[in-house]
Amino acid sequence: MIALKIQNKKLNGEVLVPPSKSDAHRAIICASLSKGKSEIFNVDISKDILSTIEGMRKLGAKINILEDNKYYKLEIEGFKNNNENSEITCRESGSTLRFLIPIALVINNGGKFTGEGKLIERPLGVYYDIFNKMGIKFENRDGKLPLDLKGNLKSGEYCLRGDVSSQFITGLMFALPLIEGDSVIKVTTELQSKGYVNLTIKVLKDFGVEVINKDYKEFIIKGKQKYSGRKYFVEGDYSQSAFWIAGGILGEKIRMKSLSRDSVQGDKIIEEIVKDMNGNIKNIEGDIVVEESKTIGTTIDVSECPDLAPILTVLGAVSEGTTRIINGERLRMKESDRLTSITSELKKLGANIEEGYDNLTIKGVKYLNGGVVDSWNDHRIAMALAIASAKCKEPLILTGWKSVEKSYPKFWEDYRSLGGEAFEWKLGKEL
Ligand SMILES: O=C(O)C1=C[C@@H](OP(=O)(O)O)[C@@H](O)[C@H](O)C1
Ligand SMILES: C=C(OP(=O)(O)O)C(=O)O
Repeated sequence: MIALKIQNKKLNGEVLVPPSKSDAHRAIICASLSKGKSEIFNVDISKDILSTIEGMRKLGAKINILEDNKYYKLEIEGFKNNNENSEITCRESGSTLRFLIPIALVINNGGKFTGEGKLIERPLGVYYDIFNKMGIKFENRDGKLPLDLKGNLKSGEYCLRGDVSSQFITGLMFALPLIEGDSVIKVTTELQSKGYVNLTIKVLKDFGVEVINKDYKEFIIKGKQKYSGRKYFVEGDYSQSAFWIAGGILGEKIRMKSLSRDSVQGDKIIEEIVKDMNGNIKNIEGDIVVEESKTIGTTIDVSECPDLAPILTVLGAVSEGTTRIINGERLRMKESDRLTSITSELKKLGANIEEGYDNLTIKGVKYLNGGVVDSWNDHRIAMALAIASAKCKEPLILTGWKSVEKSYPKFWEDYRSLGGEAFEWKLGKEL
């Protein structure tokens, strides 16, 4: 098996943070639902984004992908083609699946949704409850993908849990404005991942669609609204910046470009968390600059920022004292069970982590060892382990490193540009 050998080197330099995956999913969908033409600038063609592009094409949008410096520009015309072939391949993208299901029920009377890897079994029950109430027919394989859907979404009252995934709420927010009557989404439990819902409402507004937020308990959505095409620039990704922020803390110095200072992305909280941990993080002329720091443990509630948990666990593992990751139950429903996967791999490197039902207790150590670790086919675990290598005494051998293509295909290129050394390695050779 070919793995990646990562030398235990400190990172240093400047990096252009990749475009936000969450912002791009939303802009592509809104542009595809618009009557006019749109141009979406600064898009990375990760596997997840490609799934949304292909899905929206199947639902009738015309989308051209053009190279534009390091990333891509998309030209989108909404509702251009006939949507005869309605099988939508989501690969491993939870966002694509949960965002496109309600849209397909509005513009295509349903369709077939397929997926790969962990996505096949990631929860969809919140939608199934709605389908049962609305008489929408659905068939799946023992609760797993593929999913066949037939029916129409109607306006009205939608009651759903807010503690499984915010992606169900986002999906409904794209579709409900398109139908005849008015609707209201009622959240029956405390909404988690609010930042992602804020981002949805912001992008909808940018494309001319209004959703009224009543304190995250109810969202009021008028029917028969129109999306208007526009030029849109995708902002830098705060979730991905977290890897370079940690890379700077465990390395020498990293300067990050292209992050919007007034972003509504929930993962912007990474700056506050790192400050709390005594990390040397500054904002210089709109860039984030992070320097090597001795961090201290703290308690981090990840219910609003689940994607930060793997890299924060790495930081905790080498910080002084105890770090607690709390309210992380939903981490078990991502590309891997992230509480178990990150604990298992960091423990192989000598970290001191105790896994609870919805939390991790991490007692910091000075250094980690090297050795063989696996990504569990999870991009965020692969990237977190790469960053951890700076604190390893020996090189790290990582299997499943290609999983980064899900969200950040240029991750290894950026890693090397910051002085990181990573090269293919036949497993079984001496370290
Ligand atoms: O809406 C989005 O873009 C996302 C929402 C989050 O999921 P949950 O709402 O399930 O936490 C996050 O984990 C995912 O990576 C992207
Ligand atoms: C969980 C993630 O994405 P999604 O839910 O869209 O698969 C992620 O990017 O970490």
